[in-house]
Amino acid sequence: MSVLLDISHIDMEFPTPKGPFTALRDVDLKIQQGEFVSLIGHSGCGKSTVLNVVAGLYQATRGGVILNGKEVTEPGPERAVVFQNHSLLPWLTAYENVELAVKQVFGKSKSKGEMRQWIEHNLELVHMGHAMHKRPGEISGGMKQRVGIARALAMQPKVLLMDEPFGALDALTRAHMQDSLMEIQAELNNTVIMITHDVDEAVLLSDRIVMMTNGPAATIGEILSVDLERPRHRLELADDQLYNKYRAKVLKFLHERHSKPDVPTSKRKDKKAEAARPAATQHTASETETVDNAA
Ligand SMILES: Nc1ncnc2c1ncn2[C@@H]1O[C@H](COP(=O)(O)OP(=O)(O)OP(=O)(O)O)[C@@H](O)[C@H]1O
Repeated sequence: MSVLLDISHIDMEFPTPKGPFTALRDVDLKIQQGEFVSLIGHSGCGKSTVLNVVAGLYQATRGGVILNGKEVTEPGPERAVVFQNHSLLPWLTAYENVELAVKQVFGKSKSKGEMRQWIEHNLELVHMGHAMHKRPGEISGGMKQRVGIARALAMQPKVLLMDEPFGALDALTRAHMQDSLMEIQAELNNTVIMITHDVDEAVLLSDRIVMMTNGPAATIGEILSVDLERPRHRLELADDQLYNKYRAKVLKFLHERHSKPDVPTSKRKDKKAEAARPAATQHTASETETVDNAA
């Protein structure tokens, strides 16, 4: 398979009153068509910055992003973003919110009837067909997030960028959304980059988990390939040895980074203290472990 998205050696410096702040250093990642990649790392390490550079909202200080052979210099409909807080226009119905994006992308190429069919199709894909004429204020948080995803999918983006899309949802709704996303991805073969704080979510959904070091000057610490067969079912995976091995690997990475933020594991002197610390895998208190409570 060929590389669809090339995040090539990016550095990101932000100007601040105290001088330039280096958020990212040499982030280098090649993503193939149809891959599902998660970005995970401690709060403030630079995950959203990576996503914003790919979205074209930020320009990297060094390096760049190439999508399908073309450099990304500004936002574009081929890179749709889904945020944690849905960002729907409150005075428009679910249908009209999706319509706005569809008109922007297909206004010249699809007829009115074709656009209507396409909008309905995408709302049905996320199981929102029954509530498409409701406004955001009349539907639940999970439903709003579904509309946000339908809007992004309806743009037929080459890459779907998701910044903690399910972060604000309760556990049950979140599980439903994860299952829907897996179904949709199986059907459409979307290329997805998703930021998450949730280790189980990362392992369940991803082909690769990109683990970022702590900032400043954050970079990619390790990449874990998740070779679990699809379709994946959360209940079956709970007892799967390989699944639990992947989960433990991510937790271990996060624990080690948290105990000694900016020192690479190989250079640490306090290996004894490290060994005496409770193993990351002993955290079994909650079914879903997040980065912040993993530490
Ligand atoms: N526009 C900006 N100006 C200055 N500093 C910034 C700017 N945007 C981000 N930063 C800094 O860059 C670093 C990375 O921020 P970023 O939001 O990418 O982290 P994150 O990993 O997505 O965090 P979280 O998981 O908490 O959302 C942080 O130290 C942040 O304060």
